[in-house]
Amino acid sequence: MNKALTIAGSDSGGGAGIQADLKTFQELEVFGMSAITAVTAQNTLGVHGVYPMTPEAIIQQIQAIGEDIGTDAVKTGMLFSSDIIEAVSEQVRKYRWENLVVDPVMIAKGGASLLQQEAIFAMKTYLLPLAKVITPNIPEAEVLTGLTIRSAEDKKEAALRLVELGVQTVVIKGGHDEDESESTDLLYDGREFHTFTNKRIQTKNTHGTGCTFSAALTAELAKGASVYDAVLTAKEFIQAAIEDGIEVGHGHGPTNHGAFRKKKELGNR
Ligand SMILES: Nc1ncnc2c1ncn2[C@@H]1O[C@H](COP(=O)(O)OP(=O)(O)O)[C@@H](O)[C@H]1O
Ligand SMILES: Cc1ncc(COP(=O)(O)OP(=O)(O)O)c(N)n1
Repeated sequence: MNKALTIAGSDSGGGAGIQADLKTFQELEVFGMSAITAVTAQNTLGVHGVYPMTPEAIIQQIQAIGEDIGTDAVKTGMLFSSDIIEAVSEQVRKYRWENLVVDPVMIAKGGASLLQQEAIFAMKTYLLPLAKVITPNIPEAEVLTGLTIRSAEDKKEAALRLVELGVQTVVIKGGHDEDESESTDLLYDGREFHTFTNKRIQTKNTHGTGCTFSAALTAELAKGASVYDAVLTAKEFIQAAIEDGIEVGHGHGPTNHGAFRKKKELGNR
């Protein structure tokens, strides 16, 4: 069985972070492992508390996996501080983990900060150059590039700038763009642009979409897919998960991580 490691924060509400990543890995038949960077007290209404782990605790979790089990792909999510980013980057380099997906998580849907402002330098300097793929949403791509992104052309310019930071492939996710009928993600690998467009689903249950999309991409890379094919599957996975979103809590409910598998099973009957 192929293996994937997520290095991310815990979401007590179960829709994003480590919980979303492990559910997604399992659904895509990849053995999931985790190194927890922070514990959040979180539900569908927002983030109520953030408790970062020490860099030592994170390093020990990563080493426990690196020294024994190994992994076919790695995903990073919430990293919170520059100390944590530096520690994680060093471990990724040490184990020569090349299938690295960096989801540069900064702000949760409710507005809570999941990355300190001063950590953006460390993210750009130490972590992004190690990434095979980075998956910023539009506000994250704006912070990383200093650009304002409104149009498809702006997205392309941002992708060009991100590749200049040493990243191999950029996928700018379109959940936050202004198009009310479609959600388009842009892939740029330093040579070609590709777009992935799906119908925009009108729902409030979108908590954890970014984590889930990046986790599906990571799981597919762990199984040996090309980046292009991994994004295709991740897009199908997130579309099914949002379509079948779960109505729990009083705010933004989670997506349904089991929906892609159920849809495939129905299709095979
Ligand atoms: N309402 C929606 N309908 C269809 N796809 C969506 C919707 N919202 C987000 N997506 C897709 O979900 C993935 C995550 O995107 P996004 O919401 O931008 O990430 P994040 O959660 O990091 O802000 C992308 O593939 C995006 O196109
Ligand atoms: C612990 C933790 N990590 C990441 C996020 C952000 O998740 P995302 O998929 O971007 O979804 P929203 O929070 O924006 O709905 C998180 N919330 N918690």
